[in-house]
Amino acid sequence: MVRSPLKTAIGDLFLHLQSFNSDYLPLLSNCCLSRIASAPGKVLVTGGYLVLERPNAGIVLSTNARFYAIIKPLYDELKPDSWAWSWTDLKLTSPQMDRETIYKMSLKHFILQCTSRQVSSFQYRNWSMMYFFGALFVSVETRNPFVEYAVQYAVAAAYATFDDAKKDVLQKLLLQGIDITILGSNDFYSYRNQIEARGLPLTPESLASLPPFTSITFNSGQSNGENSKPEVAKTGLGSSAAMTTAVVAALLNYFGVVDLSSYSGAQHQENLDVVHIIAQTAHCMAQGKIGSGFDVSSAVYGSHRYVRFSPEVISSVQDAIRFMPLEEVIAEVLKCKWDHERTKFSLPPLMNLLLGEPGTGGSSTPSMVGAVKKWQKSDPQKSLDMWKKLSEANTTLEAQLNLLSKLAEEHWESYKSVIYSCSMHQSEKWMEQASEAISLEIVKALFGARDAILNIRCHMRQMGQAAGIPIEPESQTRLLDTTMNMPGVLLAGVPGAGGFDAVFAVTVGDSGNNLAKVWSSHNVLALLVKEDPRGVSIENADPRTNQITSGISSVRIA
Ligand SMILES: Nc1ncnc2c1ncn2[C@@H]1O[C@H](COP(=O)(O)OP(=O)(O)OP(=O)(O)O)[C@@H](O)[C@H]1O
Ligand SMILES: C[C@@](O)(CCOP(=O)(O)O)CC(=O)O
Repeated sequence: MVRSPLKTAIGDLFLHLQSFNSDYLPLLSNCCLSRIASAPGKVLVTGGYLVLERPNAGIVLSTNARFYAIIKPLYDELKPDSWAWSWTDLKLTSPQMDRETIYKMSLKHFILQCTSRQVSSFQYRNWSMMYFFGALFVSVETRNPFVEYAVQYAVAAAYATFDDAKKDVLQKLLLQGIDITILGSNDFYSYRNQIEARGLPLTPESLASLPPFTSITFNSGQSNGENSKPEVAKTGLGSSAAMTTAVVAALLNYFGVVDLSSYSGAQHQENLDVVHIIAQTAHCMAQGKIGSGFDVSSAVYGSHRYVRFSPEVISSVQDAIRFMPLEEVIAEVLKCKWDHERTKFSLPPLMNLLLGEPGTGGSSTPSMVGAVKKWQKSDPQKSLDMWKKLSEANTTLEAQLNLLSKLAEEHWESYKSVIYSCSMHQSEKWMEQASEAISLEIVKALFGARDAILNIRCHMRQMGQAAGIPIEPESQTRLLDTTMNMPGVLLAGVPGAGGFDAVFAVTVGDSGNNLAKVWSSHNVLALLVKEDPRGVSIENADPRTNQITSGISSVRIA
């Protein structure tokens, strides 16, 4: 019997499907799809500097400001001779920075070589070092080491975890090239200049009128030097950690190493841990230092109480990378004992996080950390005493906030009523709002939290003076004192390392709008950012189309 060509084709397909191992499904289905992941920015409320050393804890709140990484194949089809290639192409686009970089990536050692860059003419003026390398145009300042390490380590993680058959499929996927687009929510950056240039008032409404993913303002002058301003005018929400985490998560999903599309269960936690290990390792290598890691941790897991991982995990990678193939190093690091701690933490109910951007262009954290470490070495006894006091104040703030959450759970009606009364008054009038024993307990806990932040601020200022750096500069002290005297403001402080980044406030009830107006009259721009406990996640659509459609649906038809 002669089979028709159609029947033969269907039969072959059937046989192929029968022999098909379901393990390969994620990989193959990924061949046709793009993958989009997002990770949040953070605010370190307590634990700045101390969190660098175990067992000190830091309270980190993640935010609704997110970085997005969109990954897709660069070419629709595999070229017939591509099986023989040992390099593939990578394109990295950052629309907000007007940058596009093309790399060749070695499929053996995962080394990236930049082959071309395009940037806006504006940035040429900001570069201090440019040179020609053969036919390649290379600029030191416009490299993106965070994304480069994220790509190398995510690819190495896939090779390290896959068997030979999966490696073959991965190789084909890689040979289609990788196209990466990076987008950061407006809240990561300062748009003060654009708002002023448009003649708009310095209000959250003006910020909201900017299109999503607006172009970023570059700080003028030399960037990244000692005590200098960072390259871009940022608000301090941890752009590099959110960006690295989003790229790692999108790539690991794209390759089929993890599946982050289900949101619960032990498997999901394991997948998050893999993303954390790769993102944390890539972030440390890109920064050239081992920070505490709270920013990557919150980008992965969302809001929590954090205790750092033992730095030896990363220092062993730094040593091994010199003599071991990357794939083996990553296999080792995945097996290491990562001992970071994360405990559930969120703000008590009816409390809101607010950030105010004072317009000073942000601070460079690494140089501030360096100064504090130098001071610790030069005055070990005094610095130890100071850290002990700071640690106690941090613990008290955490305990008072946890107590408020407990009181809210157990006495909701009283809690709600106290919070709304306090939201309309300055703290000196809060005691008068308590009419019964339980309300008094709630108000006392509010004061406990206020006293703790005042202590934290005092010790942080003293530490800054001792180390010779502006942890809570005078201009920020004046702003924070004014803020804490406003009705309904529970806490205010400089997050993380402090300096000239945006300040934070925790307000109760609806008092946030009032605070935003007062900030505006002091030339401080209230950001639109809010606390959002969600960590890294997979997105179903390009955030640019998402935000446009949600913008359209929110326009009311009269
Ligand atoms: N939209 C973007 N696309 C590509 N790269 C970006 C984008 N936004 C920021 N970056 C890059 O991310 C890096 C941010 O790192 P930097 O060390 O300045 O900040 P950080 O320490 O993470 O900031 P933060 O103070 O927010 O915690 C810079 O190299 C910057 O060029
Ligand atoms: C000073 C430090 O403790 C916090 C830095 O925080 P931020 O990047 O300024 O939010 C450093 C670190 O934890 O890595």
